[in-house]
Amino acid sequence: MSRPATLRDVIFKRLLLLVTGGLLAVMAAVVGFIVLPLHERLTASEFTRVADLVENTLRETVELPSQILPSAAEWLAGQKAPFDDTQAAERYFKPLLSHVRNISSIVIGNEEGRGWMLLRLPDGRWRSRSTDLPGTGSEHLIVEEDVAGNRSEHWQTLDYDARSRPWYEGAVRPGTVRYWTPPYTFYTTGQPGITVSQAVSLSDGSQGAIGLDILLAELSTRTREARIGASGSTLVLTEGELVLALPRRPDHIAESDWLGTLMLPASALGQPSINDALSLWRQAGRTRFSASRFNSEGEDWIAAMTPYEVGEQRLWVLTLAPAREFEPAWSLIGLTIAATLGILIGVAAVIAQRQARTIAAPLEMLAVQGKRIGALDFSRPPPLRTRIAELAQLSTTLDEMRTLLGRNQTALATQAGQLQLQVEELQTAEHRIHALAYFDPLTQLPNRRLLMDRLAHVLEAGRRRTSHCALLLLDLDNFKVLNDTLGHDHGDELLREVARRLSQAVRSGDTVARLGGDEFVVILEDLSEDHDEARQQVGEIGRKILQVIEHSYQVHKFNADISASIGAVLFGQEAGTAETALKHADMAMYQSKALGRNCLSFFGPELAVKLSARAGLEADLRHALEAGQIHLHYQAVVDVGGRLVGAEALMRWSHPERGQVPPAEFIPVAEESGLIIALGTWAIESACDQLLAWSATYPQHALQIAINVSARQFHHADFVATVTDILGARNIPGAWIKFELTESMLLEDTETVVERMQQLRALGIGFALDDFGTGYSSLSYLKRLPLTALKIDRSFVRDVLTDPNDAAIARTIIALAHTMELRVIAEGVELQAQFDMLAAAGCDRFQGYLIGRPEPSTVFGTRLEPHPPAA
Ligand SMILES: Nc1nc2c(ncn2[C@@H]2O[C@@H]3COP(=O)(O)O[C@H]4[C@@H](O)[C@H](n5cnc6c(=O)[nH]c(N)nc65)O[C@@H]4COP(=O)(O)O[C@H]3[C@H]2O)c(=O)[nH]1
Repeated sequence: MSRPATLRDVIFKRLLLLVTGGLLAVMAAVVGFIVLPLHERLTASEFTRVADLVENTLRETVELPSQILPSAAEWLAGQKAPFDDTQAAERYFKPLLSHVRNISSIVIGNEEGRGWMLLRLPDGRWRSRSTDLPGTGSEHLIVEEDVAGNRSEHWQTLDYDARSRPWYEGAVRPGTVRYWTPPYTFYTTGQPGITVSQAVSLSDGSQGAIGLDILLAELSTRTREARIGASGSTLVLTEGELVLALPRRPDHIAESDWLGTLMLPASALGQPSINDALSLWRQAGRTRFSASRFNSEGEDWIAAMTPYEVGEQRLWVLTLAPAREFEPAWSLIGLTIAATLGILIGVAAVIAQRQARTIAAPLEMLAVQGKRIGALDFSRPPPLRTRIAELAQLSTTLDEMRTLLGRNQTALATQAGQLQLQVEELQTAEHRIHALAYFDPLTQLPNRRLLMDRLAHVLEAGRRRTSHCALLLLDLDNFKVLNDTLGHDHGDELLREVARRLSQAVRSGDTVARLGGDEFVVILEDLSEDHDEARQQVGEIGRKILQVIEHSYQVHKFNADISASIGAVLFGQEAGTAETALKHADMAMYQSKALGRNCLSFFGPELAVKLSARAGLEADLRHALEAGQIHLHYQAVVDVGGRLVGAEALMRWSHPERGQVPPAEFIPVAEESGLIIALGTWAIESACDQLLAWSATYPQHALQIAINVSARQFHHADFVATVTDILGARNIPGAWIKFELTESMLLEDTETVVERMQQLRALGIGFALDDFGTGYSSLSYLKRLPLTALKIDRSFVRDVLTDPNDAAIARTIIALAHTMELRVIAEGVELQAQFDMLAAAGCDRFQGYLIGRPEPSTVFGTRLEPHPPAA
């Protein structure tokens, strides 16, 4: 790409172009409107000058005779005998003819045929002729006088009568003051001339006329000498186109021949240009024309035709010359114009240069300033001096911009610093987030997310390897009890120690992660290619882990003992997904728990069978609710006096093929699959609907129905809202229902649990802690929960009569509950003795086969009849 031109160059070039264009236009105008017309006019004036010259000569020639004529006529009129006393006439006229050279002769005549003529010959001799037609007839007396004054007379027979001469006839014509004859060849001299005459009343009473013969030979002298152009010429013609004054003689024509053309038609001159000029004149209607162009024999000519009036006669002055002799001197004009243009353009260039500098300099300065601003140089430059308002404005704007940008730059620098700090903070935060996202903050071990990631990676890599890998899932036994007993801080310390020991127990390449709570995972890689050997390796490592974990812990001066249950999954190339692996490990871990804890169980075919059975159950359960296979049974609850005070709603699944599926089987499946949310909601709705129906039918019974709520259901975010909506939709008081919660579900996220319970308590809903005594809840923890009742687990009730321990536990629970102002319900009461014993211990409510089995609502409804069967 070519570099853009500088402003200075652009202005200079444009100004120069403009001025040059202007100058050229001016020059063209000067040539077109001034030089050419001027030249035309000059040409025309040249022709006019020559015509004027000829006219002046003509005027000079005829003027004096025309002035002399009246006095000569007057003199003649005063003569007594004008024709007899020729001496007197000679005396009078000789000086006149001598002095006025172009008057060659004087003629007088009268009506009687008498006449007299005096002629001055070119050689200086005189001749007179007296005519007396009445007296001497055609005999005329001729008197000759030579230069010496010697006179001689003789008579000459001539056919001459003055009265028939044109000058006489014209003069005596009535009304004529003065008469000019047409030009003619003088009879006496043979030269062309013209006679001016006038009538005279003679003293003898006769009428006569006097004429002066004017020689026009002089005129030719003038016309032949006249110069027009280099080879132009002029001539005088009569109206009848006879040559009166000759043009310049061409060299090839002899003088005598040339003179011989006088008074001949102009064509006799043999000049085509003259002939063509006359044709032009004729075509123009024989009128005057000034310098006009015409073509003759292929050459351009210019001609002018000017009339000259001599009395009645009109003479024509023709002036002509080759046009080329009047062409403007183009080379000179061109040279002059070029020189002038050159000088003017030179001057314009200098001015344009200056103007370009004047205009561009401030802009260049501004451009430099702009560039400096662009380079973040905000130092103040020297002030810009310009008389151009816009530039001054631009400079001011630039100053303001510079100040503003300078300020912004400073602000930006500060902000950049702050931004840098923020970036660093963000990076730190990002690292922290990353650490939080992928690492467990308590133990610094990889968390669930990172574990799943690594596990997926290990499983993927395992497909390309022949060696085995294993996944070990550890769950600490009794950790919740320890945590509650020791306090959370110590619990955390315990977990950190477990993590440390675990990390030490395996190779550095193996992964140890914390899944959450008291669950840890170990991934073992590069185990033996042989399945049994690998299984053995896992067994050994598992035992080692169990040993290191079992080793007692010193926590805050206390010795704590802890064990773990481990579920192991061994996989080779056929490994499934990370989720499946973890699920299998979890199942194996529960197997270990079931086997009495502190041991390791492998996920094997028998567990896989269980798993598939469970999957089948889950699939059926998914459709059970809409298929109407789920319903509630109600188990009666009585007070110490045996009065029906409530019931527990227990879910039942009647499967068309499986038959009655026990809740202990399908409830855990529902919990794991999330189906418990829908089932649980349905149970609350169904129980409420039933309560509504019973309260309408049996208003005398104020029953409270206990509804089981699973952990997952209770922890669901919408639980409180759902319950509120169910009660609200049926306008049922919260006190009509009671939720049964298990100890384990209350251990997670205590804050939320308490808050949620309080919200439901505010609606009047009661809370019973189910299976009390089987868990490991600390009393301090229980105190925080807004419970309304404790349920003594069936296992204690069963042996309450036979096992003093269980009896003691039952009594303690009752005492404890009463201390906490909680109601106590004994479940699983099958024998009257159990009832009695518990009643004696202060138990408030009783539930069990002794009172009644869980029954369909219709059956249970009979208990509400006015005479219910005795409990
Ligand atoms: N041997 C014996 N057993 C007695 C006696 N009296 C009552 N039972 C049984 O004891 C269980 C009491 O329910 P649970 O402890 O809440 O234990 C319940 C409860 O945890 C759960 N469950 C039942 N229905 C629901 C429900 O609607 N929602 C939830 N989340 N869980 C439910 O399933 C568990 C088992 O329920 P069921 O099989 O109906 O078993 C019931 C009941 O039939 C007795 O005198 N002797």
